[in-house]
Amino acid sequence: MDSFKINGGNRLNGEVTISGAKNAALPILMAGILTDQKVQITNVPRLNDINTTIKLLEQLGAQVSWDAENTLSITAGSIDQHVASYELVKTMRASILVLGPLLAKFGHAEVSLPGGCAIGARPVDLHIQGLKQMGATIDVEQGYIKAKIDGRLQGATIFMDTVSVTGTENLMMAAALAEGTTVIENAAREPEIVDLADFLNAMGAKVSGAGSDTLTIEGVPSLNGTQHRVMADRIETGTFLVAAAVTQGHVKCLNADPKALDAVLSKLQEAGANITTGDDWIELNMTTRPKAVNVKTAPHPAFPTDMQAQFVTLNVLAEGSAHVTETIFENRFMHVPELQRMGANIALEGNTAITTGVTELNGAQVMATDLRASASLVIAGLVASSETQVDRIYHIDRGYQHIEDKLQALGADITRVKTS
Ligand SMILES: CC(=O)N[C@H]1[C@@H](OP(=O)(O)OP(=O)(O)OC[C@H]2O[C@@H](n3ccc(=O)[nH]c3=O)[C@H](O)[C@@H]2O)O[C@H](CO)[C@@H](O)[C@@H]1O
Ligand SMILES: C=C(OP(=O)(O)O)C(=O)O
Repeated sequence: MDSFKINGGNRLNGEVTISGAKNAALPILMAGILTDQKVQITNVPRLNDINTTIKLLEQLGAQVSWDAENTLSITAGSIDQHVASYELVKTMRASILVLGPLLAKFGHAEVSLPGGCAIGARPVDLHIQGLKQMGATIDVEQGYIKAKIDGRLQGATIFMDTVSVTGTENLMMAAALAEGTTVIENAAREPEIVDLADFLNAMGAKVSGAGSDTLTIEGVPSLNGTQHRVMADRIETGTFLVAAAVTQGHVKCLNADPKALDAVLSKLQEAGANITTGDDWIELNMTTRPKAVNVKTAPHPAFPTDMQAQFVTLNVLAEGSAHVTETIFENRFMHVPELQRMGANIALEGNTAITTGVTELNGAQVMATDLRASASLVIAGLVASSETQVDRIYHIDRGYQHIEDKLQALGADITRVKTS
């Protein structure tokens, strides 16, 4: 298991190119299952989660190849298996995204229940419920969701009790090939939903309303191959901007999308950052110690839960006290005890972390527990007074392409230590 060694104290300075979004690429690759023809996806980030997705698609029988560093082609016409095994699903919860496409295309899917993870229980009942409303028969047996339908899924009006990103995506993909019209109410509005809808429409689907809370999908009998460029990763962008802010640095994120980051940019400005944007770049310049900012996570367009841990790190180093409230996942504060070991002053009260800024963190050996918690520890290491070792960085490799190379290029002293 690899670790990062970080010697803190360097101001980040320069330009960083943002990769394609993990959370857009994953559903888009799974949507490739919906057509027999070749789809070619560009701006695919090189991540462990993408490798897991490729493995899953190949196990199903699809042909997958890298045409260039970030360009992936999928031909799913050869799929002859319909099972996503526990072995793969346990390493990547987003494997659940094969359920809708497999069922819609082949009338049959078996997907291991993902179970909980470090950040919460994360049930998938809304995925199952929605597909049942579209006529599927679904049983959960021996840890597997076993779904089938005779003929095509049927369009339905589905109200989602809770806003779910992958739930909305699974149902949208299934509805694309259903007979009749599906309406998804209380749908997720995340930019990744819009990217998936754009991809589906390029394949010949009829999806409207993406980005609003009501999606309408007129089912079509078949979809065609196409090309698509994955949107920029807004969470990677936000992570680099926070890293720049806490090191009082000056960083320009290229290939970034400011429109997808309104809530995060406004909190960074409130913290004292000077931010300028163009169509596809965001520049942050921080000349003072950040001011602490209150944050409350909620579905898009509110503040994203995937940026919560990074803002806890910003606040523990900022001037003043702040409340960070997590409303999406019940256990997403695993970074708090690790940051406390580095000298952070944080009190946890229910789903709120109350921070009182300190002027310095001390390096320590800390453990990454999930993807964004890992990012928050790396950021803390960038400013700590002595060496920080972040263990279990396989979590960070799920979601950040070459993060240490990108940070080094900005002036950080960070190295990967390979351990067996
Ligand atoms: C691959 C991907 O895109 N992952 C993102 C996706 O995860 P994911 O799609 O898994 O998260 P959801 O939006 O589904 O979860 C939101 C909330 O709904 C609950 N819920 C969800 C489904 C369900 O059937 N029943 C239910 O109760 C969850 O437990 C959670 O409390 O959105 C999250 C919330 O923005 C992000 O943190 C993840 O990075
Ligand atoms: C929670 C995340 O991802 P996943 O849903 O894949 O676990 C994330 O990207 O922060």
